[in-house]
Amino acid sequence: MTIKFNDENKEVFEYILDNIPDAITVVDTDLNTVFFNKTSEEYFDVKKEDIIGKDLRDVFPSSLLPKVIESEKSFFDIYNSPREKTYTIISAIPLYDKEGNLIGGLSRDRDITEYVKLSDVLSKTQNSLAELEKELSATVNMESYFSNIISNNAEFIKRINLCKNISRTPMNILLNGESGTGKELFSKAVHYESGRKGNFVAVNCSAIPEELFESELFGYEGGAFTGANKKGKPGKFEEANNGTLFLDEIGDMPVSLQPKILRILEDGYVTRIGSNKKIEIDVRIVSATNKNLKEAVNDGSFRKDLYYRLNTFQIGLIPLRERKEDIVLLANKFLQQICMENRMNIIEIPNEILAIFKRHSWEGNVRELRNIMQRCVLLAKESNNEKILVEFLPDYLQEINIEEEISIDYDSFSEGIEDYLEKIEKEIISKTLARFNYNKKKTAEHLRMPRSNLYYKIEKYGL
Ligand SMILES: Nc1ncnc2c1ncn2[C@@H]1O[C@H](COP(=O)(O)OP(=O)(O)OP(=O)(O)O)[C@@H](O)[C@H]1O
Repeated sequence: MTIKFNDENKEVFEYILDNIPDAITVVDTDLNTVFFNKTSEEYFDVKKEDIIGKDLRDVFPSSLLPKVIESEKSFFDIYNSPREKTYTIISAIPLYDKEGNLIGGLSRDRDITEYVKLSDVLSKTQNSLAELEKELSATVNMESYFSNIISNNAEFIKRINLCKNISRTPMNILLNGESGTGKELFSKAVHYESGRKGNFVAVNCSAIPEELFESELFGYEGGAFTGANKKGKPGKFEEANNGTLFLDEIGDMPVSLQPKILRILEDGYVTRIGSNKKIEIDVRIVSATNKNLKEAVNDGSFRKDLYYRLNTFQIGLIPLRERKEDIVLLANKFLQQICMENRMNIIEIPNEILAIFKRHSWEGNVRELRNIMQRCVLLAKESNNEKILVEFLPDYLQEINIEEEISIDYDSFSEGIEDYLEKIEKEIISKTLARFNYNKKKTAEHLRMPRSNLYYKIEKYGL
């Protein structure tokens, strides 16, 4: 059977297909190549005129299309490396005419070279980081990992201690909490407290393209990707053998992969893509989510059996706004750390800034607080000033109105309204002066009063 393009449509079709970023190849039932787009020419380094009308197998002996024609089956997302250092994912489908007769096959290759390269760089960096952490753990008392997690909140302290106590058991732990509440910090503390000899390996499930999940987690054998990485690559499960695998954003794990993860956990071995060899593994899983996984189980986007397997023990990390006593504690800890790193000596955080911090809702939790402290110290360094000023804060924090905090005691108006208003005025001017580091121009502008009036009030109130 042959496929013929209608002459009128041919140019339009060719134009469209030449301008999509995927490589498209079409064959007829005799495996003669009837279409080969521009992207295919670039991917495979084969000119259209050298392949059109020819048997596809002469140019691509291991193409999927002969299988498609023979079996009339579709194939989706198969890994391929058409030439060195180039990786693609192929899907191939049979083509039928209106009567349902097979007329040929179409294959589509999508370039994932950049993903593969990036994921290689990422895993190399993660490996060096794990090595550094290992070296560090040999010299530093690993108790310090849990002592890195500080809090003044009674309920949170209880949870930190609970987590420390179950670290030494083989139980899988599910950490639940908003972004920046310390899920990764807890998972590392669990690993180092557990005394497990292997590596701590972190995987962010929301950052891996779905097509790469299997090769990332299970690894691949040399043959699965001919080309650059001839030796193949171990997956994260293997890297974490005898250690801890931290599955961050577990709620974003593709549903299709969930049964495979469950099987590995139940059977205790993993098989690399392109291999039949079973590799025994002993991995403790700490997973984390900021979603309600129970709801995901109910709506079918997360498998119940995997949920119960991962959730042997669940710990909820409390958002910063619900443990306000930790704001000042953590802000001071970060001030010390960041000052040390930058050889600065900032002794304190002004009260106005702490008042702003206490009023803020900290959607980004502890990470947001750390970033703000970093910004303040760096701006202080830049201005050659060992003081943190309100103007160093981002606008959204500067806009928080702390003046409202002045509390009016309506029961004790003994002094009369005029005196009372003066007291309030004095307090507002004094706080605003401190906020702008006693810069009178900025204070007058902020309070929208003439500068001469501000001088007069400063004099009057002895500020
Ligand atoms: N209680 C704490 N004491 C000291 N530092 C903390 C605490 N909680 C979090 N941090 C610090 O806050 C930052 C964010 O923490 P981490 O990356 O563990 O959060 P996360 O919940 O994993 O965030 P995400 O969900 O966005 O990945 C890190 O620098 C961490 O060291």
